[in-house]
Amino acid sequence: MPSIIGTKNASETFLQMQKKYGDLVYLKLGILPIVLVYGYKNVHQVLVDNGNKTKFRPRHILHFLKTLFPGKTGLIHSNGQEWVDIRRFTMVALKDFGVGKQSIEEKIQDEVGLLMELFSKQGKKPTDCSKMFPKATSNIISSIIFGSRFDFDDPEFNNLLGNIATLFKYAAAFRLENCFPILDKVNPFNKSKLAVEGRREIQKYIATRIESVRCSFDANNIRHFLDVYLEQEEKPDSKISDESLFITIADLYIAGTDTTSVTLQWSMLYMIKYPDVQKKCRNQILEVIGEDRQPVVKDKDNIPYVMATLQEVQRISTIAPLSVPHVAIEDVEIDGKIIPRDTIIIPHLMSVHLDPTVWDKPEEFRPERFLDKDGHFVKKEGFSAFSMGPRLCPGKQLAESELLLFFVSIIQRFNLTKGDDNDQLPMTGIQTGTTNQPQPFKICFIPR
Ligand code: HEM
Repeated sequence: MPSIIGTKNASETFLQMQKKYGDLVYLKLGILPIVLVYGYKNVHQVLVDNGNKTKFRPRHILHFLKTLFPGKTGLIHSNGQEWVDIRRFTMVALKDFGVGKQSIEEKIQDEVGLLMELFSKQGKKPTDCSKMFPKATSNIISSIIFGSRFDFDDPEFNNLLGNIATLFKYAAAFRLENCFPILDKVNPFNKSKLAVEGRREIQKYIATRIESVRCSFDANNIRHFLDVYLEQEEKPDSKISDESLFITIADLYIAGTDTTSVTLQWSMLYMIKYPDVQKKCRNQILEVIGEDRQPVVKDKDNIPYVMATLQEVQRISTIAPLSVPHVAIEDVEIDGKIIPRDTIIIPHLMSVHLDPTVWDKPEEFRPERFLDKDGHFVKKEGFSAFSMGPRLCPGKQLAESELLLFFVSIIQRFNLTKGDDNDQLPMTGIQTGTTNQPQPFKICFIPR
């Protein structure tokens, strides 16, 4: 048990357990009954075939969630009718504010342009891009939520990003304080507390922004998510509560920042580790889009090798390797074995991406696996970066547009090289919380 709780790479530790104990592993960590579900077939059976019994979050079981959300829970952690209503509402609102439309594409392009300027300014200097990508991805979700972006140097913005990073770093079901809640009282300075504080700070900030737009609110001109909140306040008998919507705003802000930026960091790491793949991507981009035209989402249909590379990066890095915990509200039968109700389910998405029954030589980085014999891009059923079933990530379309436009623009404009010829570039990640992050590395953005 200590090896799980103190681990720097939880998904890897859990993979070792799969090798030892098989594709369904039960654990009792302190007070928590947990089942780890591995491989495409099992994860699909649990999240899709039994989605009606497993689409729930363990908010009544996890100490961390009980502390954070004594009342309503927003979107990520809610259950039942609250979740159905807020999820439907959010999907519609995301569309209203441009997701899947040209307006959001233009906002992404603007952020891409500013990030390119920042990279250009670095010259040939080795750079740590982990602090740059979150600024750009966060600004896109900021446009949807606040209707405006932040300057990259804005201290308030950097504070907000620091809180999001802390939350992602320390929020995990298997943290000691969730397994033994008494420890939360004994040691008030524990890491879970930092995650809780990080989340509270983000919510505090959103509350101040709501107050700042209140005086310019006009029900006939809804400009952004904060206006949706204010509109909601005026409908006391609506199905969606103010509190739930308020927490959802924070959910979107948090979920929409680090996930996409960590994926972009991995894509950079793979491009400097595999310069031949980088070259093939660039050749296709220059052939189809050229040197000067700004890429658009529609280009995806004509750059199959680039699309295959992006999918392969997402498969092999699996930035949310243990997804977000689910819970069974009824007994679930998987291959003759029972997952008892009230068991926390951890779907091991990384194991789905390494499943040898689905992927040929899964440990290898090989974009070609997403191409057919004629070089066309093919979607693969086993691809699960955004999870599967009723809780499938609602930000998938937005994230995919961002990944495409950032990645293509960077490869179009810069040659990417290692910070130093001797850098080893380890490809194993660090996962102490939700995301699997690359180990720190330096990269040079050399203008072409
Ligand atoms: C590459 C980027 C992203 C990845 C890999 C990713 C992955 C995931 C995963 C694995 C889940 C858990 C699904 C489950 O419980 O089974 C999730 C949930 C979620 N994601 Fe994303 N995500 C990404 C980007 C985004 C963005 C940009 C947004 C914001 C618009 C977002 C918003 C959410 C929300 C709100 C949930 C909770 C949904 C629910 O509980 O119903 N994600 N995501």
